[in-house]
Amino acid sequence: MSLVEVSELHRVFRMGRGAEDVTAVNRVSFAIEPGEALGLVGESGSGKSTIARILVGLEHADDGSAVIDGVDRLRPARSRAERLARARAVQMVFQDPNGSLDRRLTVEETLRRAIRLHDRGADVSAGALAALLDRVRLTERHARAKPHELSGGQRQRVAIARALAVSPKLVVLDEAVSALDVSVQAQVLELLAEIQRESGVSYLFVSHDLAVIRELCSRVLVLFRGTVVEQGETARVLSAPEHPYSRLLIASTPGPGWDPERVVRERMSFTQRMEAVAEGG
Ligand SMILES: Nc1ncnc2c1ncn2[C@@H]1O[C@H](COP(=O)(O)OP(=O)(O)OP(=O)(O)O)[C@@H](O)[C@H]1O
Repeated sequence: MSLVEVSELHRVFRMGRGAEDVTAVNRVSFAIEPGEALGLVGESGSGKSTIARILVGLEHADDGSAVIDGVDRLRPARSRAERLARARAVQMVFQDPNGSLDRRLTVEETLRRAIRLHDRGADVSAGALAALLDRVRLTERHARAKPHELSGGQRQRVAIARALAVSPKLVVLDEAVSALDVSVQAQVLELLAEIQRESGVSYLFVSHDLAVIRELCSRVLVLFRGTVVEQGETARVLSAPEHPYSRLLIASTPGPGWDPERVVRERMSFTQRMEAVAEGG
């Protein structure tokens, strides 16, 4: 059985006051196997974050199903214990660790709190914390620091350590390296790959950036306006994309022979075609 089974997931934001409703997630289905990293790619507004937020319970769905490790995540949790068990199974890392880390706490206190929240009797000895920090290549010096005393890459490592602290089955990473500069991005991606090899954790890796997805994810799902237009092995999607939107995303990624003007022209013609299809033309 897959670790994650999402089927026909659907979410519409009702805008009210005569404004058009937004179908953020349109009948989306996918699976993630244990130890697999699935990439979710699409441009801004394509519904990536909404899917991620539904899986971790920060957003509800209107229809469909999402089963993670045998638990129906769309059914409300019945107790605090059940809520905590769900949070333990699926952890999330956000784009901005400034917003998600408590600025008053040292790294050590942040990690200790995360562990104790889920298991009051857990081992939070200095040795256990050092081992956790070591997994994200941070040291005792970092343990005593507060978030503002760390670099962006170090803060993101703390957020990853906090997610790993409770031994989740799935980590949902929402644009987790997007705010980092390219060399730091590469280090954090390498770290995530290493953690995955060692622990067998699964990732749902949300990014607008195909180059980043290629580094970490064996499979990718391409989203356009809430709809999955293509999914498959990352290498295949990148080398032989089947859908025009996937081709456009690939063409939009800077690289050798990249022609921004051509991308703008193709995007305009693609958007016009998709709108004609949506309107039944
Ligand atoms: N709480 C909300 N209320 C109304 N509309 C929303 C809400 N959250 C998201 N949307 C809309 O749903 C669509 C999908 O948004 P979502 O944030 O999931 O996309 P995304 O691909 O993650 O984009 P980004 O990368 O910019 O975060 C967008 O049109 C967005 O405006």
